[in-house]
Amino acid sequence: MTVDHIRKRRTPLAGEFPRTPPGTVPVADSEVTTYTFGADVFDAMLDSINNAKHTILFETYIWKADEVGHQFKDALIAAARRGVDVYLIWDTFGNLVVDPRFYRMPDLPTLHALRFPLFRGGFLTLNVRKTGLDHRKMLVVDGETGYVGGYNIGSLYRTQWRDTHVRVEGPSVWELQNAFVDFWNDHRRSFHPELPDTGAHGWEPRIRAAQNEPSRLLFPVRGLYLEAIDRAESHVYITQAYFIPDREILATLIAAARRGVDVRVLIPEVSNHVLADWAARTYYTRLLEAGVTLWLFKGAMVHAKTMTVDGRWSTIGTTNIDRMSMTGNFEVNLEFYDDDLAAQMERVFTTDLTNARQLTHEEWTGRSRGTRVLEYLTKPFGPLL
Ligand SMILES: O=P(O)(O)OC[C@H](O)CO
Repeated sequence: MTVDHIRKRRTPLAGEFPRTPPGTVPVADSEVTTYTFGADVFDAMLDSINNAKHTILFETYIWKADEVGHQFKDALIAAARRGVDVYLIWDTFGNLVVDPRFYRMPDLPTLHALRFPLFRGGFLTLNVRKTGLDHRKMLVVDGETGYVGGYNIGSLYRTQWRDTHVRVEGPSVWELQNAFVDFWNDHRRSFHPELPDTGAHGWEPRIRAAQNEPSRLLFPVRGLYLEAIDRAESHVYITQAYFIPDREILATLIAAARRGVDVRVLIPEVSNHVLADWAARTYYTRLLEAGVTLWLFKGAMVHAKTMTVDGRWSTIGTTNIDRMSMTGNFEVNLEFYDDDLAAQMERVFTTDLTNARQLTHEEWTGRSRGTRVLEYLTKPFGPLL
């Protein structure tokens, strides 16, 4: 946690960047909309909250006490006051710098709030099941509309960061609802009501949620990434805020590039995590030598956690390609096996590349001695981040 705190100290660039408008495609029996601009997704989420009829499930890693944070808080409380059952979860660690008074909620029978604790019993005995942050960001309204992706809640993210969220409308919302219910029922306090666990009404393989759950020693999102890269025969487009691949993900990416797959990784040129940026650089030589291309997003932070493969398969979620997300935190990703959604994700990627510069092997090998020393010093932190 200390390392995580240190690495989040830098204020990233917050400039203009090209936008892909929200795009909706049908996937199985649901409608899937991708969002790549904060104002679009926040407005849609607030609209869903304001029109909720019976249930709201809201979960976030960061919830800032700023204008956007207050808009969400006010809308959620207003929904509870008009009789909607509202369930809230936010992470303690993600909000350590926020005034705790912001999280005081009115005492309403319809409002149920769970602050995910910093320490849980067993933490000091290094019980892995008791570790991990709630790094998830999702919203489910009336079991009919669900959102998940990289967006935390805050004004900074409304216009200044490039991120990706997805909205699902239709039967596959069950995937996100079930993820919330599992988490709530596992971590609720004795005074919280239990949420009904319905089981899946149908089994739809084209949209599936994967949840990383340290409390159950389950980290399937990592498996999703490894499996999809291993299957690739044409192209792999990855967009990540913090890109610190572990041994297997690195090896799988390198193997794909070596067999001729066009592997592109888009990351911020300058992120808000100085240590993460430097740790990521220690992998560049091996990736570039294998033929993976690295694209640096200019002028603004890109915070998305997505990958699309071969025009067939995509994932959008909360999981970074770093150790903390892949094998440390609570996370949720949706995987989509659908050509139209993959085409939409490729359109987003193509637009993003117009605001990125390629880091060439020549530029990388010509970097200064000072840079190399810093990389050497940062290398031990990579597996911790
Ligand atoms: O942990 P993430 O991926 O939600 O990113 C959080 C940002 O770094 C906030 O500073």
